[in-house]
Amino acid sequence: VEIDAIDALVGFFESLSGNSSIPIPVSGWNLTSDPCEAKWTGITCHDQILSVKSIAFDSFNLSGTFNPSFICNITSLALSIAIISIKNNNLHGDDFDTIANCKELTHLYISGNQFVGNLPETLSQLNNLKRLEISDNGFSGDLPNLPRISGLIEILAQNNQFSGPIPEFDFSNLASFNVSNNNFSGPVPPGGDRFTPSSYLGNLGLCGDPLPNKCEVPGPTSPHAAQTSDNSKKNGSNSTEILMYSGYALIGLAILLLIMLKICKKGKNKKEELVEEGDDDNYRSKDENALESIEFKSITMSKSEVFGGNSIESGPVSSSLIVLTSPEVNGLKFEELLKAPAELLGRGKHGSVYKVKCEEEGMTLAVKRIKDWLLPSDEFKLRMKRLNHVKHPNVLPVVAFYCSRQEKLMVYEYQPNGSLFKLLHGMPMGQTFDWSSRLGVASTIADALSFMHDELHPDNIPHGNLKSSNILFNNNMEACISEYGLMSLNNFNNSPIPNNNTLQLDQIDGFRGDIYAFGVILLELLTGKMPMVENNGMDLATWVVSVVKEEWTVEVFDRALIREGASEERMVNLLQVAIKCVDKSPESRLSINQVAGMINNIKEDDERSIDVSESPFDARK
Ligand SMILES: Nc1ncnc2c1ncn2[C@@H]1O[C@H](COP(=O)(O)OP(=O)(O)OP(=O)(O)O)[C@@H](O)[C@H]1O
Repeated sequence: VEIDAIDALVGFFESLSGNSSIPIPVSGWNLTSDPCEAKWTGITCHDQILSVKSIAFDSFNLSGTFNPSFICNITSLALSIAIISIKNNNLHGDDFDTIANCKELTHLYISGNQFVGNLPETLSQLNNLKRLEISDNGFSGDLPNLPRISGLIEILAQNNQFSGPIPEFDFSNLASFNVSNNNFSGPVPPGGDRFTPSSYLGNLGLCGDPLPNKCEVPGPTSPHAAQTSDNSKKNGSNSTEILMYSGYALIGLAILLLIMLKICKKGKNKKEELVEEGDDDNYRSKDENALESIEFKSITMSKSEVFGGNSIESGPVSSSLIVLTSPEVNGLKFEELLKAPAELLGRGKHGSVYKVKCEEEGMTLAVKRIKDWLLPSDEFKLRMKRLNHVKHPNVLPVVAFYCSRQEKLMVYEYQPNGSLFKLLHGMPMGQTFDWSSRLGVASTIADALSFMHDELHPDNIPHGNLKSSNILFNNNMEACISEYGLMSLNNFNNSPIPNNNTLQLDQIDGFRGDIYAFGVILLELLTGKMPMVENNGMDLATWVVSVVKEEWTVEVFDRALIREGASEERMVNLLQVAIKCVDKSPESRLSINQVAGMINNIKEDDERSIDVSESPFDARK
């Protein structure tokens, strides 16, 4: 590390520690040693180039001033520091303008200090910022224009004095968001209802979903309010519809309980079979009547009223819930499930997912509630039946499903290790997802998809909604495809494929659509960027293709991979596969078998050249 940088770091630290009389246990931080070689307390360096990567002094009882100009005005530091974390101290400071020079910052954690005043507008120039934690301070005024930072995945700004409107974030890209206990006012921006009310509570002037208080009908002079009115018209949030949606919510809850009961009961059977097998027509007509009576009664019905004294064992006429029994659901008890709260895991474009934990059996389920499904119930049931017969260890099976005109519910085993999306875009500070693990995920998913395409091509069932949030890690940290076959593209109104296309064309497009989606996943693995993040106004695939055309190939790779020393040749090989998958013309895309073969070759090359005994996820601090 250069001498002027060392000088600046020492000045920065002296400013942080102020006149603290409390001895701070640190080593280094003097002009006579190198921060990387002498491993100064709180400093982490980039492995190969030995430059400062992170400065972390959480809970060090520091009571001086945070003055970023010390470090951000020194070019070598500004170009290497990715993480600043000084949470839970007693630091002051109200002049952060120069933070904008630290352009490589990905994580800025300054929560739990004594900061006051406005956040500078220059903060929004930190184009690489992923996580911003500024909660529990005394910040006031408007939030800067943070939505212009396309890669932001976390904003924690609760317990401050911020005021004005909440900026219009692209909430679909945010994994965490909290602005509770401030003085924000006006409507929660569109998409903000992706988060629960706890992200917004404690702001007296805030209104609209997900908060219980609706926004008032606007006066003609208020453009912001007029927009709210438009939105509320668009979203249909008049009082009748609110009542209607509340009704749906109650019905949904009743059905969720119903599903859980059926799984518990059915779990006692050891056989692996479809309950509905045998007398399908009889089953359907009686069941749907039974279900309708459930749906149109109120949630206050007792358990016995819901099931009419029938247990699942008494035959398929008890309800139209279909349990695909498997060893995993044996031994489940309904009482346990009833006690277990259903926690909302997330809301996607096509529905919501709930987590339900059965403590006694150590079993946790994920229930997906699908909305806007245009596939007729009969076809849906046939599809489930077909999917149940195609098993691959890296494709999550459906444990049970429920289907009526109004509702489609799918039950999966809960996967505890998160999704590929979270691993790539929401990793805790200091953790990396190394090259060989990324290549492993790519090859596992390609093999599993190739198997499913081979098996299900005659039935015209592609995945239909492949994306990194639908790649989940199981207990063994193996990647698994989730939601296979639930959402063929032509089942939705917003399908890019016109519904009047010939079956053949749909079939081609559905499977070729999966290839495109898989190409995007490869690009996420290679670039570390989110698929929908705009890069100079382009989606990920368009951006990568444009950069590669300009022969700046190396520019697209995740800097973590470059720093790790991953083979550029193999990254370029994988990039070429990805680019062939995202070709705009479906006919020019590779088949999944070709893709899987090419990825496996790259993986074999890679394995020959490295020590494969290393752990899959390398946590470096
Ligand atoms: N079986 C499961 N175990 C654990 N987490 C799950 C499971 N299924 C889904 N999830 C997680 O629940 C969240 C919501 O899932 P959901 O499928 O609704 O969202 P999405 O994939 O973003 O959108 P959509 O599929 O509706 O387009 C995601 O973070 C997803 O990773």
